[in-house]
Amino acid sequence: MFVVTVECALDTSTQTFATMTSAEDLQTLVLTTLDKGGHIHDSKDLTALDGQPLDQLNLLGVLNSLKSRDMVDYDTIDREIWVLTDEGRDLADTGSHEARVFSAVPPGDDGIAIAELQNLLGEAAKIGQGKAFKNRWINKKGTTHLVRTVESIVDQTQVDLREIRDTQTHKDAKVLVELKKRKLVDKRSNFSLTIEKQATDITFEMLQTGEWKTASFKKYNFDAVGLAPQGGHLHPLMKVREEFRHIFFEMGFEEMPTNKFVESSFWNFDALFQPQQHPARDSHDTFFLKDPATSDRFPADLAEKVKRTHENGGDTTSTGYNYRWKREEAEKLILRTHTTAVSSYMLYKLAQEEFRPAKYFSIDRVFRNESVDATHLAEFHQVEGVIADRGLTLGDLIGFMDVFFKKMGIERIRFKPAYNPYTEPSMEIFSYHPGLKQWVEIGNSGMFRPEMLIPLGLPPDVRVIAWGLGLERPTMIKYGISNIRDLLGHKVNLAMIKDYPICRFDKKMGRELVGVVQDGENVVEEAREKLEKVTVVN
Ligand SMILES: N[C@@H](Cc1ccccc1)C(=O)O
Repeated sequence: MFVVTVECALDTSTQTFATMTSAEDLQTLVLTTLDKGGHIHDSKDLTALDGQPLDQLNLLGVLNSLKSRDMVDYDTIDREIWVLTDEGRDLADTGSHEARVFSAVPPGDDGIAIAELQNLLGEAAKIGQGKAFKNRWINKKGTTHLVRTVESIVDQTQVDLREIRDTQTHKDAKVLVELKKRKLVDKRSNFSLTIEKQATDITFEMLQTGEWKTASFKKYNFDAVGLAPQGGHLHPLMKVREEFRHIFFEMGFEEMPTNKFVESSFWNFDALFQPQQHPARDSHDTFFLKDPATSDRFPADLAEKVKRTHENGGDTTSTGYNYRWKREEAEKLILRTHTTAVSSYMLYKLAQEEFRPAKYFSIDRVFRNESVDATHLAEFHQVEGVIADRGLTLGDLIGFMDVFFKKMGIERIRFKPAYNPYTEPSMEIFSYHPGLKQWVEIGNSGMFRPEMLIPLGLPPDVRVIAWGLGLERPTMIKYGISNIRDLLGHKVNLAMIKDYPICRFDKKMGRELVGVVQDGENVVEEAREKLEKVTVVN
């Protein structure tokens, strides 16, 4: 236990000489001094770096703040002290009025004229005379003159004042009363502080030295609200992913395993009835692996069916693409260009058993060999949904899209016919952006072609509707991020994740700031009350 005693006089007039040290510096000073284990019995020993005494009131403020954080504790001991007034200080230095009067009276019988004494000493003459008479130091000669009655004197008043100046008290209480009457001293309230550092843990050293026996420990504060841990903030992209995941789970979807980024061209393209000469399979669009460059880990019987379908339509009514399908091309390993690579694999798995309706989704990373700019990166995330059942129609797809996007807060969507090698019909999905005052493309969808589903082994009357959209665009709109590189890639910083504004989709897909998460404190609540229907992720 380290103890330091600080004396603080509540006399601001004596504070003027003290240097103003910042509260922070004072705090450091107090704590480091306590840490060193040295004892400081007097605040005069606790000096600022420049060697100046500290402002005692400042010090008291700092001690209070440290105490409120349970870092130190202190007791105040009230005490009375006596201090000299300005006049008292003057007399302590130069002697009392009566002594000055005595000195002014010359030895011998002639003495000094009272009028002259008055001229010499001014104010002091009058007060001093009375005292000097009382002390029997002088006497009157006639009515006009003063003479000495003793040869020498002891200036007891000066002695007393000096004692009070140095010790802040006097052994004779009567002297104090008397000098106070003369307005030479004044009584002050004073207190001294005993500060001790509060230990929070028993340390090895404390056990070794036995200090634990006497140490003062910080009390448990069971009411304290814990500091929110800094870790565990979701990246904005992952927050929106969570929102999508919940929508899917709510609608009865199963999550597809999307944990591998590398796929064979087979699952990414061939199984999706994408011809081997398709431009998307070019190295300008797709990242091909060097080592290992190929994989033959796809079912041989399926590969045979896919080959026949590409070449001549196989078991379907299609004529196929009329080219020679090459297994080597299908074996090429790539970074998957879309999560539909996983959907084709999952539909193959589904077809292995007796058919049951299925709803699958995935949200994960895909890669395309694109030139990078403010809105494009070589990697991004896709949200993908797949529903397989008998009797599904394009109407189901449109109706489902409507419900799905409404759950995200997107009210108005439109479709435009499109082309995908693996869907027919295909539709691009547009949403009206009131800020941009235009329809923006938000996704792509369609009904998987029989040329894809029949080789996978699904019954001919099973229809599969599917759609995909990027995760980045809704996230950027929601969080007001204009450069995709702030969101993805290697520039992501933790501060951004921690303090990122929480926005919501407003009804028309506009962005609305709802709050900011700071230091684990959730300021969304307030805003949440104001907005009736808010989709907030935090
Ligand atoms: N795979 C498509 C999205 C999509 C998924 C499913 C069906 C139709 C389209 C894309 O990458 O854009």
